[in-house]
Amino acid sequence: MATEAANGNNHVVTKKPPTPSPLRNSKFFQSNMRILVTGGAGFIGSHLVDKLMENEKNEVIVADNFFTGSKDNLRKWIGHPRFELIRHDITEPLLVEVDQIYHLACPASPIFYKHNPVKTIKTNVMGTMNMLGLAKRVGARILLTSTSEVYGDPLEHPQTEEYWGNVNPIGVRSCYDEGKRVAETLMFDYHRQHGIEIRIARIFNTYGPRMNIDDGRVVSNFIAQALRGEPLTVQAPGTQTRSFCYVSDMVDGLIRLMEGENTGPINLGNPGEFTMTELAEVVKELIEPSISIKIVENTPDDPRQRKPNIAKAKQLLGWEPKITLRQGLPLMEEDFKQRLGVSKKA
Ligand SMILES: NC(=O)c1ccc[n+]([C@@H]2O[C@H](COP(=O)([O-])OP(=O)(O)OC[C@H]3O[C@@H](n4cnc5c(N)ncnc54)[C@H](O)[C@@H]3O)[C@@H](O)[C@H]2O)c1
Ligand SMILES: O=c1ccn([C@@H]2O[C@H](COP(=O)(O)OP(=O)(O)O[C@H]3OC[C@@H](O)[C@H](O)[C@H]3O)[C@@H](O)[C@H]2O)c(=O)[nH]1
Repeated sequence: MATEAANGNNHVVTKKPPTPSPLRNSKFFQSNMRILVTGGAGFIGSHLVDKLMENEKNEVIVADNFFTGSKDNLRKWIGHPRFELIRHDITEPLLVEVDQIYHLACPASPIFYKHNPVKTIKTNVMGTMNMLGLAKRVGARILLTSTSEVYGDPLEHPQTEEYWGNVNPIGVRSCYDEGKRVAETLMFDYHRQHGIEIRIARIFNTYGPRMNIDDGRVVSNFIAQALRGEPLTVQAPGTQTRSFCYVSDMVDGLIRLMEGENTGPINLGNPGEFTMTELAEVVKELIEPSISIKIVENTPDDPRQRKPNIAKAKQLLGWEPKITLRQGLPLMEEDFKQRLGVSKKA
């Protein structure tokens, strides 16, 4: 099968995968698709696992080192005959026979990815090489969850996939944004050199139930603060913008990308754009009108604006987000209330 690289016309012939175990063709074999999800114990990964497990012909294997993820996110699947959970750090090689790899493993919240930057870049570079090595060995299709952070502090707005970005190579965010940029390069080099079937999603800020309560990202911070009766901490100047996508929309986009014919990179995100002050106002209005908003110091290299152009996702995947911020925030609020032990609204 021939596929077309995203930024050129070079056709790459994908090699035939090695012959699977003869048992895979036995009439007693129950699963059509064996899927590895790295980082499957995390926020997006665990929602993706839920969706993949709905298909009775899928077998799902999660590999996670539990740095920011948790077994709790997968508790309904532990012990299920079509599900396996492996404690594994992807900076080490992994040998499993699978047909598809959703490669998500990487801390995503700035406070966590900056906590141990050398480990973050190892996860992005060595981890992605290990997963590409696995894909090559077993002939699996691999999808990388890249990020809007590859656009850095963008000078083009909204961001299209053709924009090459404005990234500080030596800043405190570089372990993540440059790490993901190298991960994308590795994906395309393995595709061109070895014929691996690749998919790249550039994910814009995604939120929803199961985010860590102390994750540090803005939506989870504001909801937890509102429920705890603390001021909402808007980092200065508050005019910086983000676009927020609800997690079920994101999972739908990731599966469409994996199942479709395009390598990407493809932006997946909700084009609705909000300043952080506007976001705080919406959280205040929907969750706790009596709460105050406090301007606090920002961190270095914080991108000033971010909004996806999703024309490609619409055209190539037939995908666009369905859930608005005002619809998604209350769904997340209910989950946070349960976990914080705050009583439900009357
Ligand atoms: N949520 C977003 O807004 C967003 C935006 C852009 C890109 N992404 C990407 O999507 C993916 C998932 O993000 P998330 O929001 O679910 O984050 P998350 O932190 O909840 O999940 C990441 C998972 O990866 C695991 N992990 C981290 N390092 C690992 C390693 N070395 N070996 C094995 N497992 C490891 C963590 O334990 C966790 O379960 C990440 O690749 C992230 O870069 C997320
Ligand atoms: O309490 C807070 C936290 C954050 N912020 C602001 O909110 C904005 C968003 O910050 P977040 O920490 O949620 O996330 P960022 O947009 O910086 O990065 C995010 O988007 C791309 C993904 O790849 C990353 O994984 C994700 O964390 C920033 O401008 C930040 O300054 C606040 O105003 N208050």
